[in-house]
Amino acid sequence: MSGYGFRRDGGEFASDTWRPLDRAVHRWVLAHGGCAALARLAAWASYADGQGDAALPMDPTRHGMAPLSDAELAQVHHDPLVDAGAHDAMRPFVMDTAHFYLRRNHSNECRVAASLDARRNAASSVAIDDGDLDALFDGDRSNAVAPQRAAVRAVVGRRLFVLTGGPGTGKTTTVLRMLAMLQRQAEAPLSIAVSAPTGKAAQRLVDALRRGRQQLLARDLPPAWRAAVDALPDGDALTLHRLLGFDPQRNAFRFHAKRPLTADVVVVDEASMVDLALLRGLLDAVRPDAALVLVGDADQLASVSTGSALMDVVSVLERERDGALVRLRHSFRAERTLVALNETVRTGDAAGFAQAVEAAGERAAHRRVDDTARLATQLRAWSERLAALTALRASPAAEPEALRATALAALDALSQQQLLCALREDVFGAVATNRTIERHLRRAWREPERAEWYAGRAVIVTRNDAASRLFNGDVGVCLADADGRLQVWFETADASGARDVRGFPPGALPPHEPAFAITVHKSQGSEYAHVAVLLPPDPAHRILSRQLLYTAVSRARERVELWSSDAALHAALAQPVERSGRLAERLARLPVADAAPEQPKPVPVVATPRQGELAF
Ligand SMILES: Nc1ncnc2c1ncn2[C@@H]1O[C@H](COP(=O)(O)OP(=O)(O)OP(=O)(O)O)[C@@H](O)[C@H]1O
Repeated sequence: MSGYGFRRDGGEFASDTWRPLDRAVHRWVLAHGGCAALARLAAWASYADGQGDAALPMDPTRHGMAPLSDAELAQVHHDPLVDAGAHDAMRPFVMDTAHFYLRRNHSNECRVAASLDARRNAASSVAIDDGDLDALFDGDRSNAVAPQRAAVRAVVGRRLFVLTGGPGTGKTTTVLRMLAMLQRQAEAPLSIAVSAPTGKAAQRLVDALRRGRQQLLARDLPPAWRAAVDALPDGDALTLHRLLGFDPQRNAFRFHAKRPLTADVVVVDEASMVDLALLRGLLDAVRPDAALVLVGDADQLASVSTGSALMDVVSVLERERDGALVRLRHSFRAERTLVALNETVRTGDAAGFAQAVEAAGERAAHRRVDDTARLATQLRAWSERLAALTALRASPAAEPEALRATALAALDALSQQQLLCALREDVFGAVATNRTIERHLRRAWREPERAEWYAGRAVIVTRNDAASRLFNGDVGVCLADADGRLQVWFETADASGARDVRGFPPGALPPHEPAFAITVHKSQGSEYAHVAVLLPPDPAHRILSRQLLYTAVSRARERVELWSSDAALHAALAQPVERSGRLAERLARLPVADAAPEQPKPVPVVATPRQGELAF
């Protein structure tokens, strides 16, 4: 995947492979008496951590690092800075089963494995009558719904439960029913916390649960179920950092093993985005007797930071046929042809992908975009379609109901088509393609060439903002009222969970950027009717991976286009992201030594130290 080389003459230090941080690690080791081989290894481990690896394997090595000689390895093993079995937490590096770790990654990995294992073992079985579930599922006992029913049954009595599935497979629908079941089994009203790594995902989950609850209550439910659904609390949308009380001053969480959360049930959606350090913080903070429910699509992109925890946990539970896991496979939402296409991407089946595109007819296309001229052609056609969306240029009336309808129609129009870019920078990235699309739109809509704001402009918020209650990832559309006054409208939900809007003057928005093209990373958790996915044409580009492509194409509900070279498509399909680390191994057969947890203490949660600061 990378062509970087390990140069024994110390050339890595001068090359641009290592980040300044990796070089600082190298210098730190030498300054603290470490041997030269350790300094190089530590810098590579820092580099690997930046790539999402929890550990650097010695055989084979990663990222192009040449293997250490036996003599060098022996030196590293005996270096006082390395813990190679001494269990001395003061040593900043760990060599464990031919994997070299920065101390904090090793500590997080061991702790996460031990906590998950303890939670797995704490399960007790409770018999649930299948007939009783009929009320929650409208009597539906079809194959499509069977795994949802299984999940609702299996969650009872567990301290850890994992629900995974692709988009539209009913994860949220099932979570609501699992909560109702847990409430039904409880003697008193449960304290339930629902959370997600991002504010937008948390808000989406809370809104969907609220809507689902109203729908369930509108049914003719038996009294016992009605009481259980009624008793479910109407929780706030909390990011995981807020739930755990992240204190940026101390870089630690307020809630931890000695001061756990009060919640009886903690649900975490979009769990694929949770990195190792955050998962450790979560596991420390959830009471041992509380139920932790992790929900997400294990095949999507992993966290932007260290580890691929959900993927690792799912792989082990699935292999061991553990009842703590249910995978939902049936999509209730997407077009069947697109579900088949997504599956070929998920499994990296290049021939199958070509056939699925063919079979999907109008619903899927692979457009060969391997240079900037072809990209320009696609962007022009794409912009023309956007420009034709009249809802984006409608003027909201002053009357609240009409205003709401106009703004929602504009937001709906926007979610009809979305360009997703693998890259942010570069001519094939989101920033440049947004610029091109905006240029086309201004021209088509006869707006001044330099106008920053104009009716129809779409923006995405880039930072959570408590004051405006806008979250990183929220998308808004700018509309002009009858007097030409511009307001940017965002979707929200009213107290009953019904769709509503909120408007802001453009100058009052938190940090934001244009949203006609967004990165695939930003699109996680969202879906659109028609998606175009733009990959960089160079097959050697490191961004290309199967998970990236799967995340991107699975955002489409009705239609998907891939804009890429053949080579880039094949490279992405052939390249599953496999993050190095031993979490799955530890979970599968946890050695007793690792199960003895360290003393709980505030955990540094910033996975990658900032420049100039060394924390291993
Ligand atoms: N058992 C079911 N019977 C009928 N429709 C269902 C069922 N489960 C889910 N659905 C419908 O499928 C759609 C997707 O469900 P839901 O939002 O729960 O899925 P999800 O996996 O959470 O989706 P996302 O990809 O947004 O995370 C919804 O419209 C929902 O009403």
